[in-house]
Amino acid sequence: MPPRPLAQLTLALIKPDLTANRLKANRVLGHIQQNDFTIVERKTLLWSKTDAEAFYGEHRGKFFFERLCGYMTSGHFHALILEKPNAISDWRALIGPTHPPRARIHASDSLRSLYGMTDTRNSFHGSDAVETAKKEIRFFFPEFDFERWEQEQRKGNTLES
Ligand SMILES: Nc1nc2c(ncn2[C@H]2C[C@H](O)[C@@H](COP(=O)(O)OP(=O)(O)OP(=O)(O)O)O2)c(=O)[nH]1
Ligand SMILES: Nc1ncnc2c1ncn2[C@@H]1O[C@H](COP(=O)(O)OP(=O)(O)O)[C@@H](O)[C@H]1O
Ligand SMILES: [Mg+2]
Repeated sequence: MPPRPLAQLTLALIKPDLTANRLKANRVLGHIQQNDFTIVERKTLLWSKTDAEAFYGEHRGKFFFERLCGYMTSGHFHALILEKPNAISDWRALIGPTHPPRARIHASDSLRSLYGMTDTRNSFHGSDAVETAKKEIRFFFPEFDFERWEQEQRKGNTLES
């Protein structure tokens, strides 16, 4: 029996506009399950301006930085750790391009096309690389035990093979 592909973790955000709409947020959880992601951890939180500026520090100075931080502190939002083989690229593919107007042209079935409103208020975030995912998971879930999770992955593989 070939070992199953190693699972990967990514950090997903359902941003405040969408979190505020319970019906749509539940529909998104359905998309997550239908696309074979496992929700390993989840929490709902409200950010301060300092939190938003720290998380999006890479964009400080860009013309949209203020409006991005304003958006991300405008209400509670869901943070989730999603698990699946290739979770990082699969989640980025599922949410689609950054800008919903562009997503509606190039990726009409993506989540930002379906639920995103404008360039800033695009309703979703997904880590863009392995190291970023680790950093972003630690940002929201400092207590998450990566070593234990990786051990379970390896154990799961040896048991099956
Ligand atoms: N490159 C560039 N694009 C800009 C600038 N200002 C606005 N944009 C782009 C990105 C914005 O999302 C889009 C619409 O700008 P608006 O100020 O109308 O923001 P709006 O409330 O429509 O959408 P938003 O949620 O802020 O993205 O135009 C700028 O100074 N430079
Ligand atoms: N040109 C833009 N105009 C308005 N908001 C933007 C723009 N580019 C990015 N943003 C906002 O900043 C967030 C982070 O940008 P970026 O990291 O480039 O995209 P992504 O979230 O797809 O990784 C985006 O999700 C969006 O909310
Ligand atoms: Mg990004």
